[in-house]
Amino acid sequence: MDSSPGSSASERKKPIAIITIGMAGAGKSTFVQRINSYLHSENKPPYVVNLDPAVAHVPFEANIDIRDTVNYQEVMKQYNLGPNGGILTALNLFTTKFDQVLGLIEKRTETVDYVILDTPGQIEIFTWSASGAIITDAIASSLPTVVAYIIDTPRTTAPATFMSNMLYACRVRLRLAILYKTKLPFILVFNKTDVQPHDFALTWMHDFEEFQAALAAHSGTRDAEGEPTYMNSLMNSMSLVLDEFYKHLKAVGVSSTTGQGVKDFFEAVEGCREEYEKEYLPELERARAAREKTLADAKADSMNRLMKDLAVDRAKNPGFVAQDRWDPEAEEEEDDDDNDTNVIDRNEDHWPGQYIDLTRAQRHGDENINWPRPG
Ligand SMILES: Nc1nc2c(ncn2[C@@H]2O[C@H](COP(=O)(O)OP(=O)(O)OP(=O)(O)O)[C@@H](O)[C@H]2O)c(=O)[nH]1
Repeated sequence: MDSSPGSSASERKKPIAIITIGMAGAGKSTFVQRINSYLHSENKPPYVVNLDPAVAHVPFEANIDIRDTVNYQEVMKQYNLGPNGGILTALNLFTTKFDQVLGLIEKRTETVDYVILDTPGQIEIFTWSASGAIITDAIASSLPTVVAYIIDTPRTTAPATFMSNMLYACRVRLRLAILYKTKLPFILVFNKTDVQPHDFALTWMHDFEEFQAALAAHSGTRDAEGEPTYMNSLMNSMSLVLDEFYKHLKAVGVSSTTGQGVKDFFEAVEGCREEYEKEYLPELERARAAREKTLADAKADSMNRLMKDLAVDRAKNPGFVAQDRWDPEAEEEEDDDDNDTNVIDRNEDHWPGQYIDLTRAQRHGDENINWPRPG
């Protein structure tokens, strides 16, 4: 929290949102737990949102937990889905309530410095779904936002796995760039550095020739005649593509187990705030203004056409015009859609601190919800 002398509520920086993504097993949840406890120790407790409906145990205290709103098991049953379809549908359903999540976060902007979002373990469910895009867009439109891409460092020491992981990160970044026409700040977090330091990765990222040498030293890169294999040539070309990707990236090494490197991570996050404000925000505002103009033009156009049609109709049917009056008696009662499940902020709930142990059987009356079906 900014408690520097002279700082006032109006000068206070907005909290920064950290969206954590990563391959299953990379250590995402452990990382979120680590940064959460680090921020608590710094007296800056974050606001945490768990977006993984299928996680059995959340090792950190989430302020908002998707599992309180959507029962993933129930969704699988109702829609006759397997685990991945269930997670995706649960996320889709939750996304329809995301305005409430934003409202709850908004209420905390004066008191928190960081909002942390943990995403489903299956990375593609978040990164390639419409829901993931809507959630990212909604957050990034309201707060400075950074994507933390968690990498399992011990499992990327072979040049081929390193490259495939980097390519995946590059694809995720490109996907976000295509969606928003500009790139959200992105941090590569090399996790598990207690087991495997990440220096090799930094060297490979910054020195193309070192990576080529590592590739050449790796078995399977030459065929029986000593010629480079297809795989070798492919990886060489790919590494040229990645070179451009690395230029705009921040990379840090972290051990979520020991806490080593967490401070560096937050320094990178602060650097991303600047990047967001200088690069992302102006683009976002330009895109928003363009979208609003297109919408306003379309609205004005359809209104003009409607008025013209009405004028023609009325000119043709003067008798109808005399009867066409507003009847207050005929006014229908408005639909009350507030009976629906609401997103809860656990801090405002009346069973503080007990949620981690709760079996997911205890919900807030969502057992009888009939979620809308497509079509
Ligand atoms: N040595 C070491 N192990 C870690 C570290 N971070 C996570 N792990 C271990 O890696 C495994 C996976 O960690 P999780 O936090 O469950 O990983 P995840 O990416 O959330 O996995 P999903 O739940 O499948 O999404 C666990 O056994 C963790 O204890 C670390 O920094 N060092």
